Amino acid sequence: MGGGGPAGGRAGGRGRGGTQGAFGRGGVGGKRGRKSKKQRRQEFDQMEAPSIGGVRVRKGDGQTVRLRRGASLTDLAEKIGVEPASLVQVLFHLGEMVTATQSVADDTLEVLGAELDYKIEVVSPEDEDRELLESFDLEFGEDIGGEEDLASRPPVVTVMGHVDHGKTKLLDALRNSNVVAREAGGITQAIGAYQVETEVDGTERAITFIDTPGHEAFTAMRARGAKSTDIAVLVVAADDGVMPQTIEALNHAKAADVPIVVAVNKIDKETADPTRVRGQLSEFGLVPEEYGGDIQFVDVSAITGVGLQELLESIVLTADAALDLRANPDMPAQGVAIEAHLDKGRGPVATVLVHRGTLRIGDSIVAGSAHGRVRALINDQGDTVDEAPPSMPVQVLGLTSVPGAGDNVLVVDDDRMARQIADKREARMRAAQQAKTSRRKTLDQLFEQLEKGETQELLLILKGDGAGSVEALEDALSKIEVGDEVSLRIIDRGVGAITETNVSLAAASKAVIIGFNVRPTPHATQLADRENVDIRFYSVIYQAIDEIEAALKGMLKPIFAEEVRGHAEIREVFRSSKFGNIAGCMVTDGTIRRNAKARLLRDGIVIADTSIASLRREKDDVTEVREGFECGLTVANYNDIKIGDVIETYEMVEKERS
Ligand SMILES: Nc1nc2c(ncn2[C@@H]2O[C@H](COP(=O)(O)OP(=O)(O)OP(=O)(O)O)[C@@H](O)[C@H]2O)c(=O)[nH]1
Repeated sequence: MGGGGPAGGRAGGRGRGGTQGAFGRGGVGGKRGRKSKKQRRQEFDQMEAPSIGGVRVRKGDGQTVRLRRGASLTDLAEKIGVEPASLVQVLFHLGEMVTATQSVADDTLEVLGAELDYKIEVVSPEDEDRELLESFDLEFGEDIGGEEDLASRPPVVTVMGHVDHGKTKLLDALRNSNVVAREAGGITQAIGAYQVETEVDGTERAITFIDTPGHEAFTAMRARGAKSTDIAVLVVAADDGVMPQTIEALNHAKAADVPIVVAVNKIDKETADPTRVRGQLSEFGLVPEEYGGDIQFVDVSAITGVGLQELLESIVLTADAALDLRANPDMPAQGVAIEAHLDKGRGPVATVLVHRGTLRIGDSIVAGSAHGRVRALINDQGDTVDEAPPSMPVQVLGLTSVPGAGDNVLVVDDDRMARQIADKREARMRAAQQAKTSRRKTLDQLFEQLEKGETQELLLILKGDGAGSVEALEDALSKIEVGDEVSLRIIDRGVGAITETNVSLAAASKAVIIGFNVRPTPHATQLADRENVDIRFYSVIYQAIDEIEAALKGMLKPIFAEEVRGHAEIREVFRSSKFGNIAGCMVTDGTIRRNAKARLLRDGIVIADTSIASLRREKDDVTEVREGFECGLTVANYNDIKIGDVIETYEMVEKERS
């Protein structure tokens, strides 16, 4: 490694404050040699300049140039030894306006390359990682080995569903129903995943549950190419029926092409209507077997335990019918880190789900950009074990740092190799991060240009509550079709609360911020007010799509928009047998009214969309509490409130929109 460094660092180093270093050190592509500036200028003068709007740029002769996905014109310029500014101009004449440091779409790079007689090869992070492993003679992939090496393995199940429909309770109930586990006498540990054994048709069968409720983990892993779920259990509360997140979970599972088993939960409740759930889901293509479809619906109660055995059976049957779950147990282990943290006493601890091979104590492993040697393996019972076969989750001790959730885990030849791979990944991550931050600063320049050019473009910044929802939203937005005059571009995206940085970017770029199940921080709200930044909130993808499509088509009708009325911070939580959890609050701004629509925010993420069910000052029921006063309140249909949560009330008001 290393040879091309100095030359790379110098090209195009005029003015732009040295952002090139990030990509400068990669030896990939671009064999430019070490020519002096003078030599290059001479060559340039002799060269034919492309007749694109009169911009003179040195042409290639069909060489291949490899660029990381999301590369900028500066990156390309550096590889081919030209000034970034000239590429900006060429691209301008090809009808695209971007700045030198902005990330450019794959196909734009390709078109530009073709114009300049280079063959551009865009390398995705996944490809890059594959190549890295290949350079060590490693391969991370599906069931490596011949047919004869494969042995059957338990299905891996993720439980998904709408907030409060009982995912956590159900997972707990399933874990406790596991007689085998209890007889073994171990204390069941929360390690992020566990195995349950059940008897189906006289044989003992194991099922692995990933114990991270919510589809974020699921989708985060999928986004990183780690297929860790074989079957999705969709939990729907029988009293509540299908809700927005039910549909989202369903779409996530469908997108991942994972078979679904529906658990109709809470059937112990008087108001339970499992038939309605079946009807509702049929409309979304999940037709129950009893209606002639191919989806197993099981009525369960996580509280009474009814139906749990049937649910386990349905999972096994679905796995047997739809999937060929086999893996080679006799190879160096591969898997994925589903959870990882730093333990005070034990150091980095990662829960690894073994996909194939067998993980053993003493193995040298690399997990994302962490590495180490397996010092101890702990199973879901809290017992130390010597090895973990396919589909078995284990806690791994011995890593030198904490890997990310979704990182792939591989056993390699020795510690040295593990460290080398980890170091390379680390360097790559740093480079990508650096490139991202340096790019952000110059976006405002781009938008000035855009304004002058009067481009009809709607720019968006997406923030969501999970990588999955952001991805889904982006995906859906990219499919909106509107004529040629207007277009839509997503200039930034991310997970978590809307921050000041998001708002400043939106202000600089005249972009609209889309918050999907997330809220702005108080500072971000202030800044947005000051800078007149439009932030729109959605909790249903289709609504977001409809509105943005309407905006693009310029047919925005007056619609109901929400207006925030006030915020209250939960300072204390009182438990009451009659009312459930009561929030002791301080109204921090505006007013809180009884029956108002309300959102429960935790770290800026919308945990529940509900309403104020009751409101008290001292001992009296009141209709309204103003800023600066304390109150006690309960929210409808949501009990899991915590100190520090913020309650935001709002109203839907009819608005004229331009
Ligand atoms: N009656 C009844 N209540 C249930 C059942 N399952 C869950 N609940 C209750 O429903 C509420 C929500 O259950 P959770 O397991 O926390 O739901 P969840 O889907 O994990 O919720 P989030 O983690 O907040 O998304 C709790 O108060 C549970 O006690 C059930 O089968 N019957």
